[in-house]
Amino acid sequence: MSYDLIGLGELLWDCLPEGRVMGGAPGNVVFHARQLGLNAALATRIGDDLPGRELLRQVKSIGLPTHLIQVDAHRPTSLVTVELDQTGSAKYVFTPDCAWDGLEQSPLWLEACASARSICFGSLAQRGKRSHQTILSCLDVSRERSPAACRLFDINLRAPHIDREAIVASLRLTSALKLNEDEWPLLMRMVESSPQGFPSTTFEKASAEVVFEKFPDLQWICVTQGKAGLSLCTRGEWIKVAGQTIQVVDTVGAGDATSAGLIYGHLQQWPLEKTARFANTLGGLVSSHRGATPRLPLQQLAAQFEV
Ligand SMILES: Nc1ncnc2c1ncn2[C@@H]1O[C@H](COP(=O)(O)OP(=O)(O)O)[C@@H](O)[C@H]1O
Ligand SMILES: O=C(O)C[C@@H](O)[C@H](O)C(=O)COP(=O)(O)O
Repeated sequence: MSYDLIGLGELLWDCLPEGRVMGGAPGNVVFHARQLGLNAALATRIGDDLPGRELLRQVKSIGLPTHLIQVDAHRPTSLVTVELDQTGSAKYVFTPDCAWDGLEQSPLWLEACASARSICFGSLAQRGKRSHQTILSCLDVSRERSPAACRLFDINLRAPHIDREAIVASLRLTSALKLNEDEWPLLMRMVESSPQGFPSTTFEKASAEVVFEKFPDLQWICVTQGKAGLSLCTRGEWIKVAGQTIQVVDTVGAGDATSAGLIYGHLQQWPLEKTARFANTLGGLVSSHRGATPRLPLQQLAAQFEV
């Protein structure tokens, strides 16, 4: 079975002031991909505990397969404290050594990644060596066996869980990069050896070109800009989409919804401009709902973009 998308990394509970909601960046992307009708699966690890079993129930209820979800006998399921400011922007507090820190390379995972049309992954789950190595092996096999697959690195720099070496190693296996405007200058500092190397710290053609140059596999970069929308570029094309006017509930998972839109447009072979508008719409839509995984009629939305 060949998947449209494999999400590789964390699945967790976002503990919001009003209660907990399923989250975890790759889990969120896969959740929305499923709502879009894609054949998606999540390769993650939960604990052998009640929160883990509840996550499994949620995953099944949306129609996602569970056979790539590992169960850790010792580490607990991840519970993340989400602090929201007045604008609905989130800060996350992660506990150490949870189930997704123990992602284990398995023949099932390698097989799924080898044939998938796309893979999304981030940096948080790579905070520990074991999960980092597993993610790299999955990306390696994808690059070797499905060179044209989209390997989307949705960076998500969550201080202090940032490992420069892991990020640079991942970028070498990445074909699509997505991050927000605050992360872009941090990333540039990480990949550039000399401080004068980059022409600017804002996301613009000149700085994008330097990153393209350093990472030959990279085909496109998306930088999200919150209420200002997003920019999406390839080596030859540059698209800027303005943000929508929405009533923000919280921005938890806004970036992940954007990633799901980018992957969907890419797999549908939509023009870059249409993909950018669609991704921007998904980001805004999720920001106007509570948590990262609201149930939304995304196939209908996608159909509206088809006409
Ligand atoms: N306040 C907002 N108003 C309208 N759209 C928003 C708002 N916040 C986020 N979005 C949408 O969600 C996308 C991702 O949000 P952003 O905050 O940039 O990413 P992240 O959640 O990864 O930090 C934006 O590009 C935009 O499309
Ligand atoms: O996995 C994470 O990085 C944090 C999660 O707790 C959260 O669900 C999340 O992914 C939020 O992502 P974003 O708002 O789209 O950046």
